[in-house]
Amino acid sequence: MASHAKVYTLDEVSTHNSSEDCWLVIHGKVCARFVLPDSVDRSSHLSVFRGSSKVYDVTKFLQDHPGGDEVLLLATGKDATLDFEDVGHSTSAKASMDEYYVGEIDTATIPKEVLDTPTKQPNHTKQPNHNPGKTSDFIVNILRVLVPLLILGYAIGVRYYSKSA
Ligand code: HEM
Repeated sequence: MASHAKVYTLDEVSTHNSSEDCWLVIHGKVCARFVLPDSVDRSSHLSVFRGSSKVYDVTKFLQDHPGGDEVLLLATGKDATLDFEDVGHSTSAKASMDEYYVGEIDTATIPKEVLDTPTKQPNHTKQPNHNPGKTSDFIVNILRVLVPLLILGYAIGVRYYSKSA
C-alpha cells in the first residue's frame, strides 16, 4: 500500500486537528518498544521511525477509542509514535490501524522537537504525584497542635510539683 500512497507534509496533516477531522502520524508497524536511557541521544534512535511513519484519519474512531478522544486530539500535529507506544497498545489495536490509514508522512517535514516530545496526558490518565508541599503542611499543622499541648502539660506538671513540695 505504501508504494502508491499519498505523501503528506506535517503542515498538511496538522490542519486536521479537530474532533470533526482528526489525523495522526504514527509509525505503522511498530513491533518492538524502544526503552532508551536518558543518556542516549534519542534523535539518532528515533531515525528508526523516520521514513516510515504513516498518516491515519481517526475522525470516525474518536468516540470509540478506549483511551478517549482527548488523547488523540492532543497527539495531532506531531509524530505520535512515542505516545502510541508508551500506552502499550495491544496487537489487535495495532492491526486495527490499517482501517484508518490514509497515506505516508514526509518525515523530513517533522522537526526534531516535535518528533521527540511525548504529549502530556490529560489529568484523568495521570498517576497521582507525590506532593512534598502537602507533606510539610501536614507536619506544620501537627506541630501547631502538639507544641501548645506540651507547654500546657509542662505548666501543669510544674504547678503540681511546686504545690506538693
Ligand atoms: C490509530 C491510532 C490508534 C488506535 C487504532 C488505538 C486503539 C486503541 C485500542 C484498541 C485501545 C484498547 C486497548 C488496546 O487494545 O491496546 C486503546 C487504548 C488506549 N489508547 Fe489508543 N489507539 C490509537 C492511538 C492512540 C494514541 C495516539 C494515543 C496517545 C496517547 C492513545 C492512547 C490510548 C490510551 C491512553 C488508551 C487506554 C489504555 C488503558 O486504559 O489501558 N491511543 N487504543
